Amino acid sequence: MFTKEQVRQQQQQLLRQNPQTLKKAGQTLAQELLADSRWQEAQRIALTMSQTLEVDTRPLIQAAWQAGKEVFLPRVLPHRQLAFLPYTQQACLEKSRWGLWEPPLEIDQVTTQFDLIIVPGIAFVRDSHLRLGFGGGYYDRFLAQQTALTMALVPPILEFATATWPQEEFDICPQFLVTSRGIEG
Ligand SMILES: Nc1nc2c(c(=O)[nH]1)N(C=O)[C@@H](CNc1ccc(C(=O)N[C@@H](CCC(=O)O)C(=O)O)cc1)CN2
Ligand SMILES: Nc1ncnc2c1ncn2[C@@H]1O[C@H](COP(=O)(O)OP(=O)(O)OP(=O)(O)O)[C@@H](O)[C@H]1O
Repeated sequence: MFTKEQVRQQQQQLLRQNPQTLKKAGQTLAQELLADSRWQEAQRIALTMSQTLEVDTRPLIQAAWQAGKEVFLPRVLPHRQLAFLPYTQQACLEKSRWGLWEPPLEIDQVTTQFDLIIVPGIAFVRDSHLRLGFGGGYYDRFLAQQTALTMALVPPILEFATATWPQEEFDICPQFLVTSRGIEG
């Protein structure tokens, strides 16, 4: 067993060494998700604006806009909370102090009702769907209050057959993993 922090560092190093692997596999997974009925039926979709060493979410955002869906992106708040705000084709994002692109905070626009949540992560376990994020517990806190469908895009480089880090009681696992084998529930 490793600590969560050790696995995060291992994964970050692996991703830095293989940036192309993530990109290519990510494109295939995005296409797979776009063809899925759960995506097609979702009207309100919460996801993230991807960073360099993450699966590219921009094709998903573009496709959602084109299909007339509503897109929501998170903004980091104090106390490790996330606020999800609408992201439209005309909107501008702001660069946060952690280098993430986030929508401006307009309190009356904060949304908590979604049909589908695409969860980010740096490692996922095939059998249990256990997820390791960037560390902060933002998504564990947010998902604890959500009933929407949760999915994650999991290229082979992010996938573990079994967990090499301890599962904690607050860890919330995405319901579906989009993998190169298909979408696994
Ligand atoms: N693209 C993308 N956006 C995302 C996430 C993500 O994983 N990917 N998040 C997924 O959760 C949330 C942001 N996650 C974050 C996770 C850690 C830190 C962080 O550790 N920041 C400081 C330490 C802060 C502190 O100690 O108080 C640091 O890195 O030094 C910041 C944001 C929301 N937006
Ligand atoms: N529902 C919760 N309520 C309060 N604290 C929580 C909750 N979920 C997680 N935490 C706290 O958040 C911290 C970070 O959790 P963890 O290392 O699992 O983050 P992560 O899932 O990798 O990150 P993220 O969700 O931001 O991508 C833990 O120390 C934990 O105590």
